[in-house]
Amino acid sequence: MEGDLGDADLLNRLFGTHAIDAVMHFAAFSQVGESMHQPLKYYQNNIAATVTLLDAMVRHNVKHFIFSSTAAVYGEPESVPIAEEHPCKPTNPYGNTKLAVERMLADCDAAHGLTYTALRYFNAAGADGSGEIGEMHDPETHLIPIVLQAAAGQRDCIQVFGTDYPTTDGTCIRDYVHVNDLAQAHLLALDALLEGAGSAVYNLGSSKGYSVREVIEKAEAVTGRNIPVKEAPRRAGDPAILIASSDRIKKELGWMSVYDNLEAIIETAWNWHVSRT
Ligand SMILES: O=c1ccn([C@@H]2O[C@H](COP(=O)(O)OP(=O)(O)O[C@H]3O[C@H](CO)[C@H](O)[C@H](O)[C@H]3O)[C@@H](O)[C@H]2O)c(=O)[nH]1
Repeated sequence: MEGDLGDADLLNRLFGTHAIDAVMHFAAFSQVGESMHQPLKYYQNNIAATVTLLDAMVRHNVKHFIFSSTAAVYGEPESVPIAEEHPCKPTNPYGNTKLAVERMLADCDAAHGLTYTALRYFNAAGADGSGEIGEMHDPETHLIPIVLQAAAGQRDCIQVFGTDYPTTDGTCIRDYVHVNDLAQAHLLALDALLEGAGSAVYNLGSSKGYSVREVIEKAEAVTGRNIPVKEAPRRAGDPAILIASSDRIKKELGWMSVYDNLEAIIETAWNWHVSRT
């Protein structure tokens, strides 16, 4: 379900006239930097609108919910890889709003028996192999699309936000997971809920970390283009390192990532990018 979740009348009509077993929730603002400057936009969309959605679900007896959560719920990790038991201390409004919804879901389960799966995405990336679905935001703020725009000559350079982090090369490390692997996890989660599994929280990542500089190097190798870099100050709200342990979802739902290296992920994104220009 996408779009404006704040429309209670629309939701009531939808749930009232269809037999709906479960809702997959993708609608969210998800830009860490933006959330630091416009927190209320995030609280309005990610929390207030989700209250409206859950309220309609409870009133119409829709019993299952799959939630797009985020690695941003953890904040700066105490250790990596991060397992689901790791304390949640978000460092930005985006993570705060997603964690609030996870807690709201736990309360709705206890009170109304609404079972849910919260999928904590690490860095979603790549494009579908068909070349028809890819990543594009307006304005674009995510690393891989911006790097590819720079490779394609649509930007002068890529700005590297922070070169003094306590990492091997001073830039932030992230765990990139292909969008099709994320989609597969949703289907597994849906099957499990429909078969009666209880509520669960799962990380979704590749368990491999790449620095911003490594992403740029790999993009240069995949595209065969030079990518100009400009060093810039840190972006507020960014943890230094986020790497997932996805052992729980592998063990409990049999999830596997098909795209298990960053070159393959960037290649799908580049093919999509080229096909659109
Ligand atoms: O022009 C840019 C853009 C990004 N970065 C850096 O690249 C890394 C990745 O940044 P993205 O904006 O691509 O992704 P985030 O890590 O901020 O956010 C992603 O991971 C989050 C978890 O922390 C959420 O899941 C969120 O939805 C998802 O986009 C960060 O260190 C960021 O500072 C740059 O150096 N230059």
